Amino acid sequence: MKARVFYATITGNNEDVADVIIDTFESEGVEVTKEDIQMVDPHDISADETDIVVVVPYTFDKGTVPDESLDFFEDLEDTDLSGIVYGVSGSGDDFYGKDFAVAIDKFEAQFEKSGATKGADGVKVNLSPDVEATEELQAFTKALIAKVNA
Ligand SMILES: Cc1cc2nc3c(=O)[nH]c(=O)nc-3n(C[C@H](O)[C@H](O)[C@H](O)COP(=O)(O)O)c2cc1C
Repeated sequence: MKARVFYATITGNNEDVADVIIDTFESEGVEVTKEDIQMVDPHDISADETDIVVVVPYTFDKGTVPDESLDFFEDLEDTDLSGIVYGVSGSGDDFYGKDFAVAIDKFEAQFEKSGATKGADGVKVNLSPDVEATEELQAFTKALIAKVNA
């Protein structure tokens, strides 16, 4: 099984989230790559080579997705990712109330347009993952694997 984790970060919290997910894939025996989302073109994702894709975005001003993920985000609309399981989890700041980590919701809606299969509900982490959030991220990752095996 092969997974690709695409992340965006400014201050490191979402790299911490990505690392929890990657560690979990590795401990479950899944081959995984960690990639800067800015460097990834969704059209290059092939269901022959990839079982799972995970996006880990921060949320910016008034609930927007990261600038460096915009090309990826927009390209999802005209990319066929059927046969691939996806998940989106990431860190925001609950200080922002209704806009807390909404980049996750926006990416999930965008992935639905690509025909990919949602493997688990996204985990919204407040700032850097604590023990509880780490456990939620581990469960999220295991659910993605279970979806592929289903
Ligand atoms: C100008 C600015 C606007 C932000 N807007 C939001 C927001 O609307 N919603 C949210 O959940 N977090 C918001 N944040 C908080 C970041 O998403 C949060 O600190 C996150 O953990 C940063 O991730 P990173 O360390 O990977 O860069 C904002 C932060 C800044 C500096």
